[in-house]
Amino acid sequence: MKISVRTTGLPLRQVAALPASRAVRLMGTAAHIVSPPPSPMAMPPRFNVQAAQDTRLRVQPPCSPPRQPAANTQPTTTPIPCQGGPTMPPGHRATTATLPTFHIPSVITPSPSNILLGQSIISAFRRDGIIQIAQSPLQKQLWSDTMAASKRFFAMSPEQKANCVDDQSYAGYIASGEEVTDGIADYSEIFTITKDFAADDARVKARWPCHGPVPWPEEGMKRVMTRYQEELGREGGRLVRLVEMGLGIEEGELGRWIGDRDGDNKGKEGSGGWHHARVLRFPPRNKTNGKGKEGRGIGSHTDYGLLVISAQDDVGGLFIRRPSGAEKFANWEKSAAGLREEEEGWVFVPPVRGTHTVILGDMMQYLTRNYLTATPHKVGLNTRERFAFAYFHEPSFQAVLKPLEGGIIPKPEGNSKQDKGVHYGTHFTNMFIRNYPDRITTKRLLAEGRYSLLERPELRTVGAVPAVETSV
Ligand SMILES: O=C(O)CCC(=O)C(=O)O
Ligand SMILES: [Fe+2]
Repeated sequence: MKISVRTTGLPLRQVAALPASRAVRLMGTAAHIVSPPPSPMAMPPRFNVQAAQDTRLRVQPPCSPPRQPAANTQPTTTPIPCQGGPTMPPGHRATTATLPTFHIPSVITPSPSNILLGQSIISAFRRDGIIQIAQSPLQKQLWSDTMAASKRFFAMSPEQKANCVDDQSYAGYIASGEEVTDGIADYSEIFTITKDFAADDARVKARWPCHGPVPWPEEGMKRVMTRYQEELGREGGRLVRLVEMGLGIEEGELGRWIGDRDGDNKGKEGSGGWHHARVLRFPPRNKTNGKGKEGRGIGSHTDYGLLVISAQDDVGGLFIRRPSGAEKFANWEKSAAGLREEEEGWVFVPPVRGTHTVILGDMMQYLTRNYLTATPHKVGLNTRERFAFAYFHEPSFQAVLKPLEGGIIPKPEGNSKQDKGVHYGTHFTNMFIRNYPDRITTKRLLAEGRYSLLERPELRTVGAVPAVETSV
């Protein structure tokens, strides 16, 4: 099979696509031109919301030896595992990424080497749309424990899994074929963890959209996944700080939208990012329930918040698109779901043990006026079942975001005072209504008129908590 790859400044090239072990691996493209700032808008509730180089081509052997350990600011190249190694899902056309691995210090001080590291991460995001970071020993353990818990959960009977649903939060089980991306059912089977509110929490009693408990199937899964999520919250906090340094903006300028500066949720009651996570299982491509599209695990989409930290087993299925000035989208205004799903230009992200990958969400794009762009991605079904984990590092549900100022953030075009900002809770709620039109949570949210609460001042003030039960 042949595919076309355009590299900046070079003519269209024809390269061999499969198998992955022989594929031409593409690394690096020139930074793209900054596109004009989008104007934000709050979407009304709808069931079918359709709102949303370097120039080298490097051929690498399948298992390249690791480079010598590099200085802190320089990512290292990690070998792709050979034994039972990953393959690109059949039927997909893409190049294969070889991502360098960044090593994130456990404490981020504004030292010259950390500033360089931040700048290097920003360049990598602008070039590749994704970075790979080394897992700490604790993270390796938590990933492995989470995978074990995930496999236990997905092996439960359909009835047991179907019981793990909450009608106020979107936490819990999502059956294969239940999630919808761009109007087509995804084959992913998922357990989502949103913030775990007690039923008598004031925000739940006040019927705030998406606020409710997590319907855990068992204590063991709750313990390990909560720990993993908290640990990635700290990693997210470190990455946010490095992004601030790389962008040359003041400490806390980005972090303040999250409500905590160091990512450990020490903020006052009600503050803290709307961080959430999910474990996913993808069936083998020949063992689906027929509700979706052949070979498609999750359709092309962007995620919603700031950063997504993910890990995958060694099967392979994730594809991303690099930033491109020619591909304009702003998912908080008009749906980016399904974006270029069947077109050329996808990059396969092979699993690399001992690493997380990090991609960017919609709000990072909005806050940076498109200097950084949300990373379009999709998942293909492979010949084996595949397990993955994604942690979403988010702004506060109550934050009304406004683009960042200073550093290398592009200046606004026109009158930025007219920019009403993006309320994260509204964007999140819109996305979940769109993805889960038939879920009990969506039906209850709309039936009870909860959506209109998103306009209330207390839902638009980071850290505010309802004093008394709100009637809707
Ligand atoms: O399976 C993966 O690697 C990515 C899943 C994903 O895109 C998501 O959970 O939003
Ligand atoms: Fe995603």
